[in-house]
Amino acid sequence: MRGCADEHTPALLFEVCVAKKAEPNVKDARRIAFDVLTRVDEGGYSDLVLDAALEANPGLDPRDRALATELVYGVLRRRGNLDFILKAYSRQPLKKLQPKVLRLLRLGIYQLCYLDRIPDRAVVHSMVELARRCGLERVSGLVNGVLRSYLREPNRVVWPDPRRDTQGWLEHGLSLPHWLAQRWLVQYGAEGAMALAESQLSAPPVTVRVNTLKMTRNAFVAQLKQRDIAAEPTRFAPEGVVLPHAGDLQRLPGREEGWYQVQDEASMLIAHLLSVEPGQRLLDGCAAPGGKTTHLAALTDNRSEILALDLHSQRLEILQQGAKRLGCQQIRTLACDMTQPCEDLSAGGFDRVLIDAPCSGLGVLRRNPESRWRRKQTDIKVLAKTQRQILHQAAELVVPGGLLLYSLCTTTPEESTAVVADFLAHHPMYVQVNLANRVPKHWEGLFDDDGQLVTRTGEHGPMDCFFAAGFYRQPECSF
Ligand SMILES: C[S@@+](CC[C@H](N)C(=O)[O-])C[C@H]1O[C@@H](n2cnc3c(N)ncnc32)[C@H](O)[C@@H]1O
Repeated sequence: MRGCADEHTPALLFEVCVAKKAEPNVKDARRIAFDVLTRVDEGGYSDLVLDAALEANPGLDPRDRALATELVYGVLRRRGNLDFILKAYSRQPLKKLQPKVLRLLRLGIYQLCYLDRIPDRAVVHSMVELARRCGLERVSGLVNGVLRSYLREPNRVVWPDPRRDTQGWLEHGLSLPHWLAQRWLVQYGAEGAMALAESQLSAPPVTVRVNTLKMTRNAFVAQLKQRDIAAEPTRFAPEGVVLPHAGDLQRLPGREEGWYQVQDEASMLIAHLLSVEPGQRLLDGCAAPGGKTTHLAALTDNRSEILALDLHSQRLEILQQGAKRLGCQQIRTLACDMTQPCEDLSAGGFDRVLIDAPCSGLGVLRRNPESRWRRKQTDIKVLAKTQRQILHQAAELVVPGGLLLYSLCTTTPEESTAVVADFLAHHPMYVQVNLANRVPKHWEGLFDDDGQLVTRTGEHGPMDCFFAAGFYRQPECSF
């Protein structure tokens, strides 16, 4: 499941399909990682490109698949940190190196610094070989030299002191881009920023939502037990299950039967905040790929009509496939731009409207590791404007007495609290709802003083960083 920051554009989906066909050879893990990183540097999305590459190499040993995955995500997440190390060993400034040479060096230094299963000499040897196989024979000496010089003198790097130079540590130690390190430092203070940055460096746990249209969480966990698959219930979401061993996802029973949907726990909380009931008319305004739409169908036991809108029709196709697999029966999809009035929607017709808006995705950097380098500070203002426009359109679609829920997977005040304030200022028929009052008591710690959901990875367990605010449309006065 991808967070909201990166949408799969049609061009990219096409590119990935072409990539699948163009890779008939079985390759080793490092070569696959190198090729995937190349495509990501060209604009691809790591999860899509990696999936396509692994699919094109079905004969790959499971350990090699795991290594390729670790290399791709690890190098992308720690790029700032790896470059800081490499700077201490490369005679040439990194900016002057050819991108593919730098890619090789990042792959090599990542293995030496972060993977202890592979002997150092094997790493150096395999990277020199890889340079040759990638047609980079002439730089194999450079790769060999830099990696060996690290092995000879691993303590040459002078790290910023986290207490005296927290900004430097966030950038070079914890691999944040300069602007984001600055931002989180101001927003959360030194300790908070470091904790959040660290939480975004490791792989997220694999969490699935049990599809209650098909079975209960207990029944699903019992099925897993029979297969010796370890599983733990999520702390807050009543239908969530965490798999402590990520590799177990491949072994889960019932995928085609629609027993479960891979979904982060914070994302599962969103549908619950709408307090839906069977028979209500529901609108999901930014719905694809459909994690929350299908959850709403389950919460209403397929007894509510749900209209799922999205700007991208290709993404709605993914939603439809998911809905079919999960046995969701009353979902209708419609491609539409929610920043504009949509003629096909009857104004004021929905009891519940969810706007899970496109956002900067800074709360899910660990899932979309390339976005920490791709996302720009200037995007935030543009996204906030889109969010305000979408909410403005959504305001017209809620019945008096109905609820509008706005959610995001990011951390910026511009996209969260500032958009909420702007919405309330321009829509006097709405009042903000204290969402904490609508959920079980033990969820209390997930809300701020205004009753907005604010989850933080680490602080609230392993879930993603989400924000949600609710607005109640007051009944119209008849005088
Ligand atoms: C955060 S994602 C939604 C995730 C989805 N709710 C889920 O749980 O699977 C945001 C979605 O908004 C869509 N989107 C972006 N701009 C939009 C617009 N102007 N109108 C409608 N949808 C839009 C994107 O295509 C993307 O699918």
